[in-house]
Amino acid sequence: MSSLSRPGAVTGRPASAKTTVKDQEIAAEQRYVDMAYERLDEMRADAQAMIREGYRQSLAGTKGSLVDRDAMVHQAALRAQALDIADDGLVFGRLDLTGREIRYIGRIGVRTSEHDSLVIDWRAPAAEDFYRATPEDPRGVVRRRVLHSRGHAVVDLEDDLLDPEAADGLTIVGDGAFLASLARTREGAMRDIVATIQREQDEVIRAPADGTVLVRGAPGTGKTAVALHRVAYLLFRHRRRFGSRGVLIVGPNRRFTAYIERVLPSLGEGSASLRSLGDLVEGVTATGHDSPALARLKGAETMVRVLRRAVADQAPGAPDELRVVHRGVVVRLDRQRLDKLRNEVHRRSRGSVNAARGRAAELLLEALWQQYTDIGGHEEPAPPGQENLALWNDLLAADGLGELEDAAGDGAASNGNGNGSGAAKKPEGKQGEFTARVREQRAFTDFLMAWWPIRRPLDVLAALGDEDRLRRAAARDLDRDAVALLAASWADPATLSYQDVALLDEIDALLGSPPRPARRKPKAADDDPYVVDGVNILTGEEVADDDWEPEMRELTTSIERLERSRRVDDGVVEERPEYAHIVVDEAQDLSPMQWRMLGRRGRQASWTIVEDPAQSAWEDLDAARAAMETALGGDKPESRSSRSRRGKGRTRKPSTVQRARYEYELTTNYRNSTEIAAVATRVLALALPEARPARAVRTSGIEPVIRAVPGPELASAARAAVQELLDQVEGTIGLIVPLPTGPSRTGNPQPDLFSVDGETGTGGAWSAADRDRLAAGLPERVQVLDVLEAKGLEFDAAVIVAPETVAAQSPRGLRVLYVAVSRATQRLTVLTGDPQWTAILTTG
Ligand SMILES: Nc1ncnc2c1ncn2[C@@H]1O[C@H](COP(=O)(O)OP(=O)(O)OP(=O)(O)O)[C@@H](O)[C@H]1O
Repeated sequence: MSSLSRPGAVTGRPASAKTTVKDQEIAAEQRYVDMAYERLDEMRADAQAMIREGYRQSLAGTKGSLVDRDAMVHQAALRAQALDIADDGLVFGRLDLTGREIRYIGRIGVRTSEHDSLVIDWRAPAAEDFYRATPEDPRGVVRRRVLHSRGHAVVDLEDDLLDPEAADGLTIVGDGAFLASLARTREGAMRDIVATIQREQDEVIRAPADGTVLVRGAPGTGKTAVALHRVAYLLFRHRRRFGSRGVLIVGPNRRFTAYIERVLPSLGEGSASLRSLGDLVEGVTATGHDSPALARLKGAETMVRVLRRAVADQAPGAPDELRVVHRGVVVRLDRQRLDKLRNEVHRRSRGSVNAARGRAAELLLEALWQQYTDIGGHEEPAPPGQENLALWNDLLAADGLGELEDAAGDGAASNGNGNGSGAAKKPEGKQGEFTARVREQRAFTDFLMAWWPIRRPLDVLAALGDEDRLRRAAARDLDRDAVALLAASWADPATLSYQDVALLDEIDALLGSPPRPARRKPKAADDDPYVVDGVNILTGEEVADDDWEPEMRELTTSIERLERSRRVDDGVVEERPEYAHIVVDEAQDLSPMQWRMLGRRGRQASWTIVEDPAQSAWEDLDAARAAMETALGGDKPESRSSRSRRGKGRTRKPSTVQRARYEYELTTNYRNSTEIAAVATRVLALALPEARPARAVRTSGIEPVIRAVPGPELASAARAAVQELLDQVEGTIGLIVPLPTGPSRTGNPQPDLFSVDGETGTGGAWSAADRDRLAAGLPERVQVLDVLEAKGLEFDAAVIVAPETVAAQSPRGLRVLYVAVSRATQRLTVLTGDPQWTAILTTG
């Protein structure tokens, strides 16, 4: 720890006409900060030298030195990257402790060349007191000082005196810069809060890394900010565990992920994957919201049963008859027999549909042989058989079955009792000859590819756009209206909704991967009857005609490993990744199907779940909760809320049997002024009377504007309100409108959407085109968005259009409205066509 001489003044009064005590304090801190930056420059130079040295070593050229070089260059590059982020606001805090110890806190740790600490990384244990100390529990801190900087320059200071008894000549300066910083202009992207993290937030950030951390809090309490800082903390403290297996952060939509994407890089952490619920499945992007009724259907766990039946149904275009000729005898399998066989394959292969093509081939051949013997074809003289044992073994291995035994030890097949799985009957004698011949026939291989195609999730979903097919899959799980509504939404596969993505993932899990080629060297294409035009029709793999064996290839250097993980990120390697930690933001909106999708990505993960049930658009919270518990690994809640008690005992120790669960509640609203928070509280009282609002800490003196406007004039009133606000605030403005109504994706009117008759004067039937017209010509700092798109975002000013429509659009409309009215930091304008709503929002 450093021990600099301290400034001696004890008050904030001016020391002279020109130089205040604060100026002197700033100058003293600037000297320290300059010293830290000088050292940072040296560390940067060291990192660059290490990179150069790494490349120099590579000239030696041996494999060992190549790996050494690689590791060295990689480490040095990471270091250089981390040092770069500290260029802005390297030092932001100072603690003066009892015993005259001083600690400077910053974005990264900086040490002198003698390894003395100049700046402590904010995530290190020694920095914890900076965030946790309070006047009631000073933890040895006498004074906490926040340094506000612009680039390398310290521009302001703010002190908290935590232990007046021990102040002993320490200067205290500051004038509420923290509160002032909350009112700052928003620039459209979230910023880190590393200098001003509050105690209750810090407890979440540093919560244990195992199990599940569940964070609740009203709008603006910093849930998102805290979750992101927790990721930076976990990656810093448990780099090996979370850095290698990865951290996934899931947000509701792309606007939201774009809004928060700069926070982690500004904290020096670029390695976490940030995805919206529409981007979680490789190769698919969804940006559309379903109507509330449609979302309810698609999100319910009933869909698991429906999709299971859908993948077990005959593929579209599958032939109804198989016909082959053997030794002049025509052998047929009709539709009925084929349906039975298909069910049999599904029954035996337990759901992994794409991997079961080999088994399908096997059962077809068996059935054909049966048919052949039934019509007496087997009375023909037996040719030499059994020569295809190896080929069968490939086929079975591809399906995950054991190998056929070579009972005679000379390559001949056994009599069918030797297979460990007992699932496959082995062809022998005449049957062996029959199957070998039939399998080579083009009629058979063409049939197999069409009858058991390797299916893609999108194809399966699109096929459910056919009402008859969907009705078969739905059985009794969906009524007629539900089938019609769902089929209409899938008839045009060009547009996918957020809920569709979870369904695609479910289908993907049911389909499984196509079978991989056997681990041995692939057969030459010429020998393999399942190779058609260079493609193995069982596996879908191209058959290489050289000796290249993929399993021999190893990734030897970290550059190669990095390259591979990058390729996975780019979607080049299409595998469903699993993560070591998953952060779910706005978790109150997840449907059971979306929880299942996340669960598949975090089977071994620890979790941070961030939610506010009062903002939930999802109706059946109990079903969602049950699905969440399953996704998390069957945890039951373990500990109580931390809200009522400060300080010690905020979490209860988890039992050893269940996975740990830590629950927190954040209670201070840092976003809204008290005036705007009052309007939000009135809506909350209607939406969820038992919910407790958070405490807003900043009063602006600016009352929200609640204006009654006749329905037809809403659009022009909205534009006028935006023009007014453009003069009043410097930063972002959100123009928040009801969910779009009007034609659905299929071009038909959406029968399930609330639509207001313009003549009643309540207005608010907004089509996507209306919205575009509204946005035309507005400057970039104005965003026009619907209420669901506004989730998690914030603006300097917000205009809410037609709250009465928002409230009526779905059973959870009031909660959605609560989201909308809690987005603004400085100014709020609400335009309503319903006088009742003017009263509700003004006086409650
Ligand atoms: N300790 C803090 N210091 C400074 N700003 C803070 C602090 N905590 C939160 N904020 C700011 O308050 C605003 C709201 O934070 P955030 O978006 O994380 O809240 P939230 O609880 O996720 O809200 P919502 O439920 O509406 O999504 C952000 O601008 C954030 O930077």
